[in-house]
Amino acid sequence: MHWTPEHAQPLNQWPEQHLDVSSTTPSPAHKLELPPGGRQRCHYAWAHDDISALTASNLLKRYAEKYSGVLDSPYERPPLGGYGDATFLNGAKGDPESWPGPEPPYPLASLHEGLPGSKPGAGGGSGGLGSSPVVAGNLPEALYAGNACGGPSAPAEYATGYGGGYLAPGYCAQTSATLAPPPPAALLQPPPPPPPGYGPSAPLYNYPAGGYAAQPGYGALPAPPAAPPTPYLPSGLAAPTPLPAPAPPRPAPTSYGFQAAVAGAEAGVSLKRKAADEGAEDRYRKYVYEPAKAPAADATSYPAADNGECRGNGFRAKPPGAAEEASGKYRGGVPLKVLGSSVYGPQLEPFEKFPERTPAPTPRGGFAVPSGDSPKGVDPGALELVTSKMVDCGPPVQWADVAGQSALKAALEEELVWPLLRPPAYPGSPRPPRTVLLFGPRGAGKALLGRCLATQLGATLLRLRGASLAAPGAAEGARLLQAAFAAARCRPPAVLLISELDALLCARDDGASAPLQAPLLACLDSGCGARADGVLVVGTTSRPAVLDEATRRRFTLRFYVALPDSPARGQILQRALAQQGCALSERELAALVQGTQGYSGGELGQLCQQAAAAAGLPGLQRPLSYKDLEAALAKVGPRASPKELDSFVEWDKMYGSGH
Ligand SMILES: Nc1ncnc2c1ncn2[C@@H]1O[C@H](COP(=O)(O)OP(=O)(O)OP(=O)(O)O)[C@@H](O)[C@H]1O
Ligand SMILES: [Mg+2]
Repeated sequence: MHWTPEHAQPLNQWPEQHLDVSSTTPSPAHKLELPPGGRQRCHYAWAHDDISALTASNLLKRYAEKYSGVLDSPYERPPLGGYGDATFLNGAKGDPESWPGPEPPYPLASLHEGLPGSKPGAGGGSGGLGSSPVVAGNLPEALYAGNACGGPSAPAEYATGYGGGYLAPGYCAQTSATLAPPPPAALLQPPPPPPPGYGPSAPLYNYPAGGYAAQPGYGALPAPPAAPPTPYLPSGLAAPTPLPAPAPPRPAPTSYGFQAAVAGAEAGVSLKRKAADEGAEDRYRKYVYEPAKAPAADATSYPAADNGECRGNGFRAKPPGAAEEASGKYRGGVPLKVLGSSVYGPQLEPFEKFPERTPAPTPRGGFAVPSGDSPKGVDPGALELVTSKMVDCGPPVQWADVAGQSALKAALEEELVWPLLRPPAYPGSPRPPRTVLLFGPRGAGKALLGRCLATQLGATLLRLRGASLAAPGAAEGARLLQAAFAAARCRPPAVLLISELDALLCARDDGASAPLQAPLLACLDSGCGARADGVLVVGTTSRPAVLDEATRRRFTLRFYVALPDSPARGQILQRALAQQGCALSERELAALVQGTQGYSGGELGQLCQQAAAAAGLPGLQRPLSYKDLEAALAKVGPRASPKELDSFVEWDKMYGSGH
């Protein structure tokens, strides 16, 4: 049986007449009223189900007249505690004056609203004006749906009287037993203006439509904020709580597969700018560093191509069943804390599964595959040598395999990888960069980034060292250089990584011009010209000042690869030590990170190797200890001097592409 308006008693009778609620926990408001030792027995009309609609509407009319002055005063919701913590929801017993504790407090609706249109006496009222709108807004679904609550749904004219459009179809009266008492008159005020950000068009709730991104269990996510007050209808009834909009499909994780990259590039919005808006951390999360798995191939000499089937350098689609370890050298290991979770440790960069990038087939017209005809006029012997000695067969390197350098990684991706992967938007559209210079201290990770670029582009990686090209003399060096560019052109897409570029350019002691500068510039002009769409040249140097204007200009992009910061050093150390079977305590690791200020990634690796050697590992049966590392610190120090670091910064300011 439902409470309907006629059930309401004259207002002045309410507090003492009709509530038959047994409660042994009176709220403060009622402490004084309870008979000593007795159970609270008071009656409110709505708790019985014998009030007629007529009575209720009379009541409401009188109520409204009597309290209209009060109702117009601005609404001031008392502090939450003001309503005590008992709840009356869904018939739960409690202090009649209390306000539902567990539910977010709702603004009380004014009785003014809906009165002009209210139809007296319509039976089966849907909660009626006197009822606490809270209840109407809060009852579980079953009590809302049609006749599921067992009572007549609000008859049409009744509903119309209350602005029928407000009530959800099938919205029905609430059983009187479940109705909370009308709040004390003084509190019935027009609902407060919706909080900013809420409006007819704005989403009712302020938390992300798709809910919170799932975090892999690091630290408890902050619970979503309590839903803001359900809006009330002019009639004072709670608007049926609209179902939250279905979460939009969650965007697929960025895998830098070909299409994703194109979409990103197509957006035409500078992601860097977006990053600035979204907060750097979020933007760069995908570049997080991953645990070490196996040491990188030696970065200082050509890794001889294994003469068996070169499992590619990992930059082409891995053959089916290729060992997982081929993917990124920092796989496995103890996952690190997640950025943004409250437990994120200061010294460790966040760890997040970086979706494996399997090289996408090169699109026609993008990092395109020109006709594949073998280049004319190239010495076949040199071509054979380059192909066998210069093709890098190391494992692919993902962004997450490079510790730190988030801003640089983002710049490389946005200004180089995506434009190269995206087919030209229209004929004649500007060609993406084909040359990039990475400069910075020795061991800072320039070659590692070059390899990462090849992975991201799904390209064959050919590696040259300036010193190795210059050693056999200008003629031989020039021959090898031309063969390397030719090999790159006939194995597109290809990345030609020329380390120690300065060795090709360094003016000889006798003052003669650099022996290999001319062939290098010629190759850069032709080897990366329009005909060689499938070739990207990455030059690295730790002496950028040696590059003259002519050479500098050949590199469209020039980025400074700085030394790793503390979090990055912590990660590089942790992974290098993990390979030695050594796990330092957080305190020891932090002390080591502190003690290796100014070390490059390469030097950190050397430090760990030195410590292992000094400890007589791997023969020794004990794992590396902090003491071994402390001893090695005396032997392996940072090579880059502060002055040299300053010179990099200056050069970057003058000629760098910035990031
Ligand atoms: N940011 C980094 N994250 C992970 N490993 C790194 C990082 N920087 C350097 N290393 C490691 O240090 C070693 C040297 O790196 P790399 O060869 O890329 O340095 P480089 O700048 O090319 O040095 P050089 O100037 O001598 O050519 C590699 O084993 C590499 O894995
Ligand atoms: Mg290098």
